[in-house]
Amino acid sequence: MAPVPNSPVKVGHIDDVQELRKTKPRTVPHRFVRDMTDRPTLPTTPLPPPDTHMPVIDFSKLTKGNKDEIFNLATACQEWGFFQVINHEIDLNLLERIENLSREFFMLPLEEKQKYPMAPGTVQGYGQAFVFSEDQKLDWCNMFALGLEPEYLRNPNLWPKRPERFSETVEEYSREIRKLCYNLLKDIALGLDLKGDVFEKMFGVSVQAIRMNYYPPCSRPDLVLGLSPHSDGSALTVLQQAKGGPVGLQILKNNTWLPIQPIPNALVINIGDTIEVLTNGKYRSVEHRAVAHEEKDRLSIVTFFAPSYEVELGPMPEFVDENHPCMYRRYNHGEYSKHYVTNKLQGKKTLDFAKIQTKNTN
Ligand SMILES: COC(=O)C(/C=C/C1=C(C)CCCC1(C)C)=C/O[C@H]1C=C(C)C(=O)O1
Ligand SMILES: O=C(O)CCC(=O)C(=O)O
Ligand SMILES: [Fe+2]
Repeated sequence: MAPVPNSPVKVGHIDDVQELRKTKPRTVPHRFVRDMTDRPTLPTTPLPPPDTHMPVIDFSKLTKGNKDEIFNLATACQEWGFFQVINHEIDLNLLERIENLSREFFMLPLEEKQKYPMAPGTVQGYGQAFVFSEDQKLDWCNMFALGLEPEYLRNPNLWPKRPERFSETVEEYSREIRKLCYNLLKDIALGLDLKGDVFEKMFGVSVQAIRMNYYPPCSRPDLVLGLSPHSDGSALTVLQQAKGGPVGLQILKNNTWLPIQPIPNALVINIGDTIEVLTNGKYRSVEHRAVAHEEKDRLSIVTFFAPSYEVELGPMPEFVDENHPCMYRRYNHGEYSKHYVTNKLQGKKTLDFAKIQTKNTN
């Protein structure tokens, strides 16, 4: 096993949830058991009512410049911060390959996966990200993450040699997802009455990272969380949910956790903190989390797409006026990224970094 570099961050022993599951325990170790108020609401009915369905955007209509679909996209961003994209033009065979390879990676023996350790306090490699103390509750999830673009984010020691063709497939997949992100950002800009290339020009060489999340079954899904509530620090996030998995993603809508029913072959897109700041809160990065399932495992493949770390961000003048006072200060995205990855996932708390605190006049 590769040595884990010495780190000032003391996280204690972190059980590997897949190994824990192998012993089929009827109880869950204390570090995974959430406080009463944080425990999940698990879906009791198979499907949520139709008016609570996440919007579906037809990408093939967007590429034809269909104005109604751009309007639907704008509405989805403003009212949901999340949407599912169908007809996204990414080869379904590629989606299947990345899914199979990710699963094969997680099914490797622990010693093999631990050749690519996520050092405490870092976010790349195999392990649990966002753990910073011994008393922090742990997620019922194993993660494997890689920085992809720009080149300097890459740590070649963390790119797995097994399964075969893993790295090539991650590269191919990431090129396709990058194109999709640029296209969606163009249509998001048009829906905001901005020039189509405004975000591409502003972002410079965009940051891109991939994370595979594996949630094994859990004997007490009512006590644990697959992934803690958070908003994404990206501009856009693209989520692929592996076929045949249970419902796991939940988003916070009107103060209620809403389970999201996956649509086969669709990709889930969400607005991240960058777009919330740029639009001065018109589009919000919505809090979300994942829950575990008693019998089924679940796999998700997530791409984070963000501006270059050199870019200075702040609300665009188009979104600030006397009725919409400036809500966020200007800051450097590299600084935000450092802040994001050195704090535990805690709802939307990370964005306080940029919030202008309004005076309480009472
Ligand atoms: C929940 O969000 C994340 O885990 C996340 C992490 C991304 C990263 C990696 C997995 C490896 C390389 C670094 C990087 C921070 C990009 C979200 O990504 C967002 C958060 C920020 C900030 C960002 O730029 O992308
Ligand atoms: O697995 C999921 O559905 C959610 C993943 C997620 O939100 C993330 O990785 O940031
Ligand atoms: Fe997320």
